Amino acid sequence: MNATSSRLAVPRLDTDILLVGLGPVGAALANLLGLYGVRVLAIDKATAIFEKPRAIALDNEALRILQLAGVRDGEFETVAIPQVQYRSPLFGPFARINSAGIIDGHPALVTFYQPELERVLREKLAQYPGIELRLGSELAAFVDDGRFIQARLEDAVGNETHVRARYLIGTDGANSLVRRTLGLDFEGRSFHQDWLIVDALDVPDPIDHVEFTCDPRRPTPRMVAPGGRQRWEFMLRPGERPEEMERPESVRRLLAPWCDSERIRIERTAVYRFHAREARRFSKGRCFLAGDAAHITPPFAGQGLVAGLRDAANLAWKLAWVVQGRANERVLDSYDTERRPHARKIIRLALTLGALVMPQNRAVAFAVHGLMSLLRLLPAGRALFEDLRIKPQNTFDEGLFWRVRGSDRLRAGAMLPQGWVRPATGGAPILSDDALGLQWALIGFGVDASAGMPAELLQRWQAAGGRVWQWCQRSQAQHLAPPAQRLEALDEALLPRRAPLGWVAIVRPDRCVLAEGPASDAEAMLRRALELVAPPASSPSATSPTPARELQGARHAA
Ligand SMILES: O=C(O)CCc1cccc(O)c1
Repeated sequence: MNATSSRLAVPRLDTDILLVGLGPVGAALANLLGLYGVRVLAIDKATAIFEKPRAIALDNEALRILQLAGVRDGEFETVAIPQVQYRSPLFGPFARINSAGIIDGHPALVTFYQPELERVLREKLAQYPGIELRLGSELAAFVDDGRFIQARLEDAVGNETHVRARYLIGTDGANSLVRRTLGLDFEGRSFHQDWLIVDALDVPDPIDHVEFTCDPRRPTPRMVAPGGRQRWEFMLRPGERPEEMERPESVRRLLAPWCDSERIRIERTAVYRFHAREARRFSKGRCFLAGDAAHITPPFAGQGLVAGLRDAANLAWKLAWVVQGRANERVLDSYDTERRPHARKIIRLALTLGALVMPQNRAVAFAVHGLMSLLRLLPAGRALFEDLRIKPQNTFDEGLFWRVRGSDRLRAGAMLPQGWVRPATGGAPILSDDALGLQWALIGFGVDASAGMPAELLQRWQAAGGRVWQWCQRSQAQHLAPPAQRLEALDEALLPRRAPLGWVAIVRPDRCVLAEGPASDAEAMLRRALELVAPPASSPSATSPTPARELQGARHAA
């Protein structure tokens, strides 16, 4: 074969999205895109799931995003965490976060086993005809020519594939090749300490929560995890070499003050350094960064993977609507605008908690932990921590939404609370996100938001991927929309306080509230939403979408 014919023989692939990196964020994104009916080529240079200890915590927001991505309750094991405790060798317990309870239909905090979640997410991808996986394939090079991404992939034995994609997503981790190729700085700092992570089984006297022993000589977080596991994280001291410390005898020595370490089984270990960094931008041209490729945080807030899943939910529907010609490309700009400031707040929170967990020396520990102990005596100081008020709300300051002064019940730019509802068509109670399905929603609370609206406007709404819902009080009798549009509230997540009778909201597919106001404003709101999102009528990119599942509400209704 001569050089020309061998070049001709390189296979070529056309896709909507080239997704580079199939860790948990990449796999969640691929599932969301699959649900929306988008064609994705997902590659990962590894052939198998990474089995070393990594992320361990998810919060209610992350669980809700996994719900959106089609992961059902119980498909992977979680352990609800009732509290996070901070202890000082000098002062004893000096702070506590109350993480018990349910928020938006999910436990406020759980631990999980990352390889299990990744397996579940990967298995689900098989159901989407538009998703193709290439494991053992690396991104060798790519260019953004302004209309397409042209990429060259290489497998382990040097076979090449050329790919033309409309967009590229880098979920390729902290060392992201996509980010580096785009020339986007990864700004922030790296810690110089090594941490040894140990997952152990058969631990006598396991704990049922998360506990930080904030000893400046050796800070040690410890927590319960699924499958009967307990995890410890030991900060290594200067001179302690990672390969030595990972040996079973060293691990048992470290564990000796905590349990009968001769009796336990050491399942797995890893040594990491922590980083607090964010990419200068989360997107450039037709390329997007998500997860650790875009931002990386120390684990002290348990928010690393959660932040990546927030990226996935924010980005997936925007790309889907654009590639299917139902939204203007400028919608994609809001990904960076919305996600980057919040990711930064999460990193700051983790750094603040890190200052409690790993004070630099005994004097700093005395001052910081002593101050925290005093703060705890004041109800306001205690509440700040205990009630999770230190956690930044997932509410955007700028982005794809608008706020009207004086009409701030649901807060546009924040997530719509989730509650339990019963579709008026019958069936068992379901979580409201499952009822609303994958589309945009115009929701009238106790009112038919579409009453009196011109048919032409409602048709445009439907064509843009929108539906109309009425969220009713149980047994409400007035102004009822047809049953197929009606949800009966089974709790007070929204009605009557958050969303009073007569209120309307326009909600994006990622459940962010685009706009809200009284029903009298509904028509004006809908027109403005369509202007903001929809492509010009003559859009050349408009294609009819081919959703994997019919994009209808009530997708889990019995
Ligand atoms: O250290 C880790 O890996 C996560 C610790 C954690 C888990 C849950 C909540 C939290 O604030 C920290």
